[in-house]
Formats: sequence, C-alpha cells, structure tokens
Amino acid sequence: MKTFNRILAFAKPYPRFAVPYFIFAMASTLFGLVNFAFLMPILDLLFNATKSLENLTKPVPGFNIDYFKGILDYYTASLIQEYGKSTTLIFIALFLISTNFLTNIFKYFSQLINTRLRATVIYNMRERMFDKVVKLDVGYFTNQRKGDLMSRMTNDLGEIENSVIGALQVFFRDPFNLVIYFITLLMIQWELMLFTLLILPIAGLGVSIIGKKLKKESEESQRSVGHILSLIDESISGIRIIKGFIAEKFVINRFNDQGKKYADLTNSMGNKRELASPLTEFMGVTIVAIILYIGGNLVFSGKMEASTFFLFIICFYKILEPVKSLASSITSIQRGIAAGDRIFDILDHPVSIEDTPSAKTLSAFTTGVSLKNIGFKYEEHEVLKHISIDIPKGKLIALVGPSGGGKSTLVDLIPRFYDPATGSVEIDGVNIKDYTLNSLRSYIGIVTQESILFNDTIFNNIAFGLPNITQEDVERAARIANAHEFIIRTEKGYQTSIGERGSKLSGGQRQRLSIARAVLKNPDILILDEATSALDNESEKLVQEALNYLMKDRTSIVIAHRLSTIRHADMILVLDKGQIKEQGTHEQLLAQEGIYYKLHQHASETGGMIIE
Ligand SMILES: Nc1ncnc2c1ncn2[C@@H]1O[C@H](COP(=O)(O)OP(=O)(O)OP(=O)(O)O)[C@@H](O)[C@H]1O
Repeated sequence: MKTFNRILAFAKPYPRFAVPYFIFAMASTLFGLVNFAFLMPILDLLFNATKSLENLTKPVPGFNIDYFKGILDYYTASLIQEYGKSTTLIFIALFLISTNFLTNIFKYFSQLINTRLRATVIYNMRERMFDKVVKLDVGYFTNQRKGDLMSRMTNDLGEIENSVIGALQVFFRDPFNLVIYFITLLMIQWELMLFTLLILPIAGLGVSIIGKKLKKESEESQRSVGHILSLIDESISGIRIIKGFIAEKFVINRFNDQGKKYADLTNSMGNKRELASPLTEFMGVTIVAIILYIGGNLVFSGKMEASTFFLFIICFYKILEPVKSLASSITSIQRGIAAGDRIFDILDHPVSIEDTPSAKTLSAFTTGVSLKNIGFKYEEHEVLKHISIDIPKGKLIALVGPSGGGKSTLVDLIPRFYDPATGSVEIDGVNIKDYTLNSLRSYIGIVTQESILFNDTIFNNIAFGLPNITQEDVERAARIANAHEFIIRTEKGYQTSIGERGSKLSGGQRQRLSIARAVLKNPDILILDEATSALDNESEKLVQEALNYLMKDRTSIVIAHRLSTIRHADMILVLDKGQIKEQGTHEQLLAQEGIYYKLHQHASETGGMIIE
C-alpha cells in the first residue's frame, strides 16, 4: 500500500483531479440510475400492470423506493390519461435516451480527467527518474545495470501506466458506484440485499490469492526484461566483434534462453490474470441465480412487484461490473506495485557524492592541484595506495603505466566522480569536498579516450551544456581543434546530425569534435585520456595539433599513450599496481632504466604508442 500511495503522490495536488472527477462520476452514476428507473414504467406498460390515475395519489416525499416508484407511477398514469399508452411509451423512451446521453457524457468527462491523471503521473515519474539517474554516482553505472535501468525507465513505467493508474480509475469510480447501487438495492429490498452482501466476499477471496502470486512473478518478469534489454544493447554495440568471432550462434542462444524465460513467466502470469474476471463473473451469476429463485418467490407471493424485482436484478448486475473490475484491478495492481518498487529502488538509492551543506564556490584557481596520501577501493578491491602528487598550475603531468595500474581511477578523483577512501584531493590547498560540485567541475575539462558524442547536431555536440554559446564561439573552437574544415564539408555544416554516438563520423573526426568541446569550455584544469587506437598519419597529425593547443597554458593531467605527449610533460608518473613507482622527466626516467624505460623501449619498437 505504501508503494501505491507513493505512486499516487505523483498526482499531487490531488484536488485538481479528485474534485472534477468526483462531480462527473457522481453525475454519471446518478443519471445511470434514473435511466434504469425508467425501465419500471416501461415494463408496467408492456405487461399492462400500470395502475389507473384514479387509484393513485401523489406520493408523500420520502427517501425510499416507494416514493420514487410512486412518482413514476403517478406521472406515467397522468401521461397515459392525457396522451394514450403508445405516446407515453415514446415519452418514456425519449427520457431514457436523454438520461443515457447525460450518463455517458459525464462518464466521458470523468474519463478525460483520468487520462490527464495518467499522463501527469507517468510524466512526473519519468522526469524524476531521469533526474535521479543523471545525479547518481558514476560508480552506480556498471554494464549489467544499464539494461536494468533502461527497463525500469520504460517497461516498469509502462506497467504502472497500465495497471496502477488503470486501477486507480477503478478504485476511484467503482466504490462510488457500488455504494450508490447498494443503497438502491437496500431501498428496494433490504433482506435480499443483506443476503447478497454476505455471499460477495467469498468471490473476492480467490481473486486476492491470485493477486499475491502475480506480484512475485511480476517482479521476476521485470528483471528478465532488464536482462533482455542488456543483451540487445550489448549485441548491437558489439556487432562487429560478434561477427568477427563468428559468435552469432552463441549470442542468439543466450538471447533465446532469456526470451524463453520471459515468455514462460508472461504465460504463467497471463493464465492467472485471466482467471480473475471469469471467476468473479461465475460467482456473480451463481448469486444471481439464487436471488432469482428467492426474489421470484417473493413476486409469486405478492410481496414484491415484478417491475421492482426487475429493477433489483438489473441493479445487481450493475454491481457485478464494478466488483469484476475491482477484482481484476487487485490482480493487475500487484504487477504495478512490483514495478513501482523497482522504480523507487532507484529513486531511493543514496547519492554519496554531493555538495556538503557548507560547500563553497570555487571562484579562482591559482596555485595547483595536490593529491595527498590517496587510497581508493572498488568495494573490497584496493586500487590506489598512498598516492601523493603535486601538480603546479600550468604544468603538464603524464600518467603512464601498465593496464589496470589505476590511472583512470586516479584522474576520476579530481572531478569527484569518486571520493578517495583515505587522503584528500586539494585545489589551492583546499579539499575539493569543500567546494560545490558544479563550481569544481566548471574548472575541469575532460577529453576521454573514446570520444563521447551524442545523437545531435555538430553544433550542439560542441556547445554541449554551455549556456549562451554563439555560432562564432563554436566555429572558433572547431577551427582550433582542426575540425572546422571537415564540418563545413558535411551536408548541413554545423547543423549536421552525427548519428548515435557520432557513428556517421570517422574516429579522428570524433576525437576532434570532443577536443573542440573542451576548447570551448576553456577549462583551467584539463584531464585527458589519450586515445590508444592509432589513426592514419594525416588524421593523427590533426588530432595531435589540436591536443597540443588544448594543453597549452593549462594544468593538464594526461593518461598518456603517445611518446610525443610524454616527452613534452613536465613530469611523468609511472603508476603500477596502484602505486607511484617512478617519477621524473623523460630523461630522468630513461636514466633509471626501470618500468618507464621498458615501456619506452617497447613503444619505440611498435611505432610510438605506449600501450600495454
Ligand atoms: N567500476 C569498477 N569496479 C570495480 N573495479 C574496477 C572498476 N573500474 C576499474 N576497476 C579495477 O581497478 C583497477 C584499476 O583500473 P583503472 O581503469 O583505473 O586502470 P588503468 O590504469 O586506467 O587501466 P587502463 O590503462 O587499462 O585503462 C583494475 O584492476 C580494474 O579492474
């Protein structure tokens, strides 16, 4: 129930939906009831049971069925006396049509409110989820979580849209209908009504058992969708490797296994879900049969009029409808709640890297960045140990070392993608945790090994996230990054869309766009993870030139793979197994004939790239 309430809370403030909905639903039900009431005089007319006006007096007002029936009898008799039976039938039929029209028009209005409620809740939930996902710590996003996250943001929300909000409609509308019909039935024949009231809960029991089973299966099935999405994502992004390794059969089998699991679950859930409605209907009809027997005998013995009994039966049927939909809602809501739980799992996930209450704005960078006795673990895996580095402003620091040595982890600590377990990162002597994240990151530019581009225009990829950027600004950055020439040769220039992850561009072009983005941001501190894949000579030259410009006069920390970059570095740090093993300039390190010396030897033989 807690999850249900939390989902509902996305519709706040409630009165904007509840008040108009209540008015329309009430009007619709009341007109529906009046509509049925007109069936009584029609039946009396057809069966020739209408009393004549002389035998009738205007009924005394009161809140009971006799009064309403008395009124109908009285006016029907008056109409018959004045216009004859056939014309009276037309009148009543016209009343029937008008009340039915009103019933449906109000029903339609109430549906409109529901539709808006549904759209609002889903819109708000999706927005809140995306907001949260973007704010989650970098460490949250592992590969297996990607598909799961996508599944929660699409399927689980869809599930909520279909089940919970659908059920909400039923929960709002049907209890109200039920009460009105119950009151009417009580007014018609309370003994008969009390009897039915006793039997109805038995019908509900089976349904609630089905609902509980469904919730468990539903959780499993949503997890399974997450796996399926991960597999699709992995296979599409890795299609070259799959084909290259002739691994199609392997991935197809893996996918089919997961698909089969999901199909079995869907099947089993469908079997249970579909049982709810026929089960209640069957129970309902059994009860109607009993009522028919008891009520019929009341009519035979003259204790109840045939038309009144008819109204009772119709009202009872009317009750079955909401009971049935309430029953199926109880089952479908279980799936929605399972989906809701998965969504709240994300919304409630703690974010550990955020501004402290006393965080200040970093407003100037004057002396340098220092890492003081840093230690870091990924869960239990110790990755960095006792790292201390001073990076004076304006210097270029190259990080080299074997793969898995901890280079990427180390640079991730500077923009606070992770916080160190021990020690501190300081800017101008102040722990970066004392600065606001936004101000800290506004001083840092990042160029990653794989160019991270988005499915948007070239302009938007370069101006990415920066406010008030003009065409001139973007062009200037692109020229500096050696990208302008190729951009203007594309179909729509800066307005050309580059496809998903920049798939319509070459590797070198992608790199130059990421460099242009960093040039435009003009950060004081640059973190650069040099691409390891070699480009052709021409492209390599263009990229290198662009990088050289980008690093000029900045404080740069480079995970370096190119000897040319490393040679220019003011200081080279050799990181191995999480520790700084060697430190110095190119010449100093070569003279030591240690790890750097070996890496350099190897790189010289393989064409200038230090790649382990
Ligand atoms: N998200 C993570 N969760 C758990 N362990 C991780 C994670 N990221 C990296 N590691 C581990 O931390 C160690 C250091 O990884 P890191 O990526 O920092 O090394 P690196 O020197 O940058 O390597 P490379 O040059 O290959 O990129 C590795 O042993 C790696 O397996």
